[in-house]
Amino acid sequence: MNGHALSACLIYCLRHSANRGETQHCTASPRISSLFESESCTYTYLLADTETKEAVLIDPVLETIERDLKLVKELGLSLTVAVNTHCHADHITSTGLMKQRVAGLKSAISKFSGACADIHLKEGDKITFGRHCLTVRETPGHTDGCITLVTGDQSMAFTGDALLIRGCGRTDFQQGCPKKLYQSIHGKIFTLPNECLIYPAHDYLGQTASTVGEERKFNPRLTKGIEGFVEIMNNLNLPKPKKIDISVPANLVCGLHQV
Ligand SMILES: N[C@@H](CCC(=O)N[C@@H](CSS)C(=O)NCC(=O)O)C(=O)O
Repeated sequence: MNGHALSACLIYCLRHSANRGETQHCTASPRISSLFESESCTYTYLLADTETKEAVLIDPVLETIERDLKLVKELGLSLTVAVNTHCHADHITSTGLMKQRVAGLKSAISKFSGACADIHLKEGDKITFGRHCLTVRETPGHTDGCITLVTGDQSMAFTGDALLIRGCGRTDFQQGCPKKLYQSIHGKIFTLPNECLIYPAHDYLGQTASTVGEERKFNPRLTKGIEGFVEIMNNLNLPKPKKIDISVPANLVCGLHQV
C-alpha cells in the first residue's frame, strides 16, 4: 500500500502498556489513533487517557480538521492541547482554527520555533493528559524548533520531521543543519529503548511506524558516520515543498493566516 492509498484510512491502534492500571502520572501508554492526510503525507496523532478522556493532538492539518474533530467527539474526548512538533513547511496546521472550535484548547510548539502559541515548550517540559504525559526532547536539525515527544513509559516517540522511517527530515531550508540533526537523532532518539515505537510526522511510502532498534539498524542515513550523513543530506536535491511559501508564514501564526 503506498502513501496515497492510505488517504481514506484511519488507523486505530490500541497500545497496551506493561504498566497498565498504573495510576501514577506519566507511566502508562495512552490510546493512540494515527490519522493520515494524503496531500502532504502527514500523520496527525490523537492520544488519549481512556479513563479521564483527556486528549492531545500532535501535528493536526488544516484540511482534515473536520475528520479529526469528529473523531474526538465520537470518542467522547476532551481535547486539552494541540501541539506541533515544529513550524511545518509543507502544510498549514489546524491548531489556530481548532482553538476557535474547541473551548479551552491550548496550542503548543517549541520556544525555538519562532511561532506563536499558548505554550512555548523546551527540553524536559511535560504535556500531561489524565494519567499520561509527553516529555519534550529538543531535536533540532530539520528546523531549530523541532521537538520529539516521548510517552512517560518511553514506549512511543513522536519524532516530527527529525527521524522518519528509514529516513529523516531534510536540512536544506528553515535553519536546517545536518550535523545538528545527526546529533539530535543519535543523542535524543537513539538513546531511547530499542523497542520504543517511532511515530514520524510524514511517510511517503505507506509505512506507519517503526522502532528505535529498527532505525538504529536499518536507517540508511543514520547508520553512517556523521561525515557520511552530512554528505548524503547535502546531496538530496529534493524539490522545494509545493506549499512552503504559504505554509511557513501561516504556521508562524498558528495557521490562522488568511483563514
Ligand atoms: N513533496 C512534498 C515535500 C516533501 C518533503 O520535502 N518532505 C520533507 C518534510 S516536509 S518539510 C522532508 O524532510 N523530506 C525528507 C525526505 O528525505 O524526503 C511537498 O511538496 O509538500
